[in-house]
Amino acid sequence: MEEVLKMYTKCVNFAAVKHKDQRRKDQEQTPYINHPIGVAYILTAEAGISDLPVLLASILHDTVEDTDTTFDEIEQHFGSHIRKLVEEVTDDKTLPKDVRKAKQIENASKSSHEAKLVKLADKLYNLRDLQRCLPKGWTEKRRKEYFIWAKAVVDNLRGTNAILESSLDKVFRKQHLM
Ligand SMILES: Nc1nc2c(ncn2[C@@H]2O[C@H](COP(=O)(O)OP(=O)(O)O)[C@@H](OP(=O)(O)OP(=O)(O)O)[C@H]2O)c(=O)[nH]1
Repeated sequence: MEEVLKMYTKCVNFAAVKHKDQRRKDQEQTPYINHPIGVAYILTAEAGISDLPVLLASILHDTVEDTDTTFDEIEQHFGSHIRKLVEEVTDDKTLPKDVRKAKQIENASKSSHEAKLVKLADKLYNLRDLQRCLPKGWTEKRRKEYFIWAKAVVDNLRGTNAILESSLDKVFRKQHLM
């Protein structure tokens, strides 16, 4: 137990340092680290997940995509399994946005069970955030398109976790997408 807590705390600290200068796109400019911590909290508090690799991957899921963190660095600190999970949940930001978004839909069903859990919780957090407020610079049209796209990703992740999927469905029903 002590080792698990040590590793989880090391991971939260690592992500907090990496995301330290980043803010969310909401009006309050919430610190970015609230997002990965919130994704991990959805997994533990709502979905009852206590699997350490899943929780570490959820905390680290945006470090490579959005900061200077490398996959080698992730492996050095957290091992090859966590590296693989973070690879699975990382978009290639060098690709054009439409290709990147299409790849998420396409790759969802091919992901490991652990990566699927992170992807579902990540979408749930972002969609709830989108219901709460419109990110800076976004139009209503962009918000609507994001909901439609996210549903396409989630539809390819189904059969992974009933609690997360039912919470996501609640969001989609509110948006009249179901
Ligand atoms: N709802 C919401 N999202 C915010 C906010 N601040 C930052 N984001 C991030 O914006 C991304 C969605 O915006 P997009 O325009 O679709 O994507 P992009 O940033 O990758 O180009 C999500 O990241 P992502 O890693 O691209 O996730 P995903 O969309 O690929 O699942 C989300 O985490 C906020 O205040 N509200």
